[in-house]
Amino acid sequence: MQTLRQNYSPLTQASMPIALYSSQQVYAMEQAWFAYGYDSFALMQQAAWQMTQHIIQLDNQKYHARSNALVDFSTGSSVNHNKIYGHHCRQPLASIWVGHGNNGGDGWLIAHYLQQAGWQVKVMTVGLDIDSDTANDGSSHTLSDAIKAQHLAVAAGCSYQCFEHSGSIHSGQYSDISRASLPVAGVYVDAIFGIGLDRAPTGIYKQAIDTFNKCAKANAALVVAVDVPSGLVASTGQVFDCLAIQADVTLCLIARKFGLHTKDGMDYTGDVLDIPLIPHTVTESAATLLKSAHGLFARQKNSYKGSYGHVLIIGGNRVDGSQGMGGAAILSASSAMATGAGKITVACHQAFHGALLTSLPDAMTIDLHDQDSVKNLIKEASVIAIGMGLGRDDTAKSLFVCYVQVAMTHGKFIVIDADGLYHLASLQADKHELVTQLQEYSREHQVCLTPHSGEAAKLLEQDIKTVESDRLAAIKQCTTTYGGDWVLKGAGSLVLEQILKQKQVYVCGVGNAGMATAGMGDVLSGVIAGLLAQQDLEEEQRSLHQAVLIHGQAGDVLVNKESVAANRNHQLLIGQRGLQAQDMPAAIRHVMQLITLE
Ligand SMILES: NC(=O)C1=CN([C@@H]2O[C@H](COP(=O)(O)OP(=O)(O)OC[C@H]3O[C@@H](n4cnc5c(N)ncnc54)[C@H](OP(=O)(O)O)[C@@H]3O)[C@@H](O)[C@H]2O)[C@@H](O)CC1
Ligand SMILES: Nc1ncnc2c1ncn2[C@@H]1O[C@H](COP(=O)(O)OP(=O)(O)O)[C@@H](O)[C@H]1O
Repeated sequence: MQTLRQNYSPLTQASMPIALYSSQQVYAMEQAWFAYGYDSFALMQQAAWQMTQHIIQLDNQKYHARSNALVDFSTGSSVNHNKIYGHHCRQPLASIWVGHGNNGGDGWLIAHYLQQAGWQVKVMTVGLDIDSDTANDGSSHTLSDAIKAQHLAVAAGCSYQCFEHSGSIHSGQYSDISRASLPVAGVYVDAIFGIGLDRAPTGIYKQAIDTFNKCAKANAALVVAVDVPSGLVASTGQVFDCLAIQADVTLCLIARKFGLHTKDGMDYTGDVLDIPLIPHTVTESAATLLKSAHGLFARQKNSYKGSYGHVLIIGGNRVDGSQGMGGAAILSASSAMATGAGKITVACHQAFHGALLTSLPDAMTIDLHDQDSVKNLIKEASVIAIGMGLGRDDTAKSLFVCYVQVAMTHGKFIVIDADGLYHLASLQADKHELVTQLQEYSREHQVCLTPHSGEAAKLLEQDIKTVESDRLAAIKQCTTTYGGDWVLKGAGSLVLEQILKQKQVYVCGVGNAGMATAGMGDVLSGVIAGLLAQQDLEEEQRSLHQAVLIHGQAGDVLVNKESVAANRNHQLLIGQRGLQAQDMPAAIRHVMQLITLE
């Protein structure tokens, strides 16, 4: 029999898992390296040297790829490369913005090396009293690496100006931060903050980040961030007040930072290029980035529908004569079916049975409020997925408690989403026994819980901002409080599975903003339940992270993201705007086919 990871279709060849680390872990790696006796300034030089080579290469690529004109910020009119670089021999120009820490040190050295390579460089200092620093001629061993770097660059004639001292003139360069004198450059390098940023930039820093973005945009410049785009917290992915450097490329030093790949981070980092520099001495990473689902075995020839499990979707209620949420159950059921589950039954409000059978004739239906029948069906099912459109009234709450308890009595896999999570949060507040029962049950049985940040906030009795500011901490707290396996949904969804005994957090590196539409979470619950039902698959193949990856890849198929370009299926193409949850089942089927081993 074929083994896992023997590989697959082009869709899954895309990438290997990437370990992600917090800033503290990266500092620990640096310290371990220095403890071996290696010199910290030598490491900074090595980092800057390698980044310089990348910048030269990236600039060349961009220069050759781009024939369109740059925009002169002062006039708003177009200027071409010749005007900037000269007619005969192009002399590339870089504007390098440096802060007061080691990230700034990297920036100074990059300026120095670029200048050696024949570039024209202009350093912009931010939050740095450069005149007193350069006047300091103390012996070099007492100087910080950042100051050493600065001295080296200044001694080599790199021109600079201070962002906050508008009016100061150095090396005959710009005298003022005014519209007319903003640096004109093809490459903007951000070395204001790296992994040391731990709070909102204010004052001059805030202004500098904002100005950097505006200048770079006005110049149509290539923006390269050193290690981490300034403004982004490397450990969490948090950006304060939507203000961080908008990078085209982030040159990530030593180890991949967690914050580059979740929530805000994804909008600011651009492409991430690794510059490993030293061995990873921290063995346990904060998380692992995954970009492709595991390959699946082909089905056994001699099998029947019973071989692939029975999913019971419980949701789609109509509360107090309202319009109701039948669609949630339909989306979930059709997605479970698309993953290949053998049988689907939907326990929803009777009012929706007709609609359900019209859109999904393969499914069976049962009245959500007919408790005896639903309880009997739970016994037969392999998985229950509960909560999608279940409603939030007291009746729905008691149905939730009743059905989850029956599922636990019969040892079923349980998926809890949407209104189910709402009830769970309120049961926790009531100190209801179900919460402890579920926690104990989840030690031996798979229970998957799938909140977005708002639902997680309710479950943790926090506000959404707190959850968003540290999603890694939030998902860990969910696991501690409730047990079970968790997805914290959203861009760069996090997955924490206990059942795989690894206690590893996964970051989903697929999916797109087109999926930010109503019903996408219902689809995910269906994918999770559909995979869980298929006991012919191995544990990893039907895991929670596998479901999240299939869901994200299906979303990418619909918008033709690069990762699936090789498998372009034109009939499925939609694009991000207008993508609907109901488009997903067809794309899920497509992904399931692509990842199935021949
Ligand atoms: N060690 C090495 O040899 C190597 C290091 N490398 C490079 O070093 C970078 C890390 O350098 P770093 O630790 O000096 O921190 P950095 O990001 O420059 O920040 C400076 C200081 O700013 C402060 N601060 C924080 N937030 C703030 C805010 N909002 N507004 C104002 N201030 C704020 C905070 O200090 P605080 O004020 O809290 O005392 C912080 O310490 C790393 O990303 C990589 O590029 C590589 O060269 C490889 C070799
Ligand atoms: N910007 C995005 N990038 C990637 N995935 C996203 C994005 N926005 C939403 N998603 C995914 O779509 C799903 C939305 O779920 P949810 O918010 O529960 O929707 P609903 O409640 O409407 O069903 C989640 O799996 C989430 O991770």
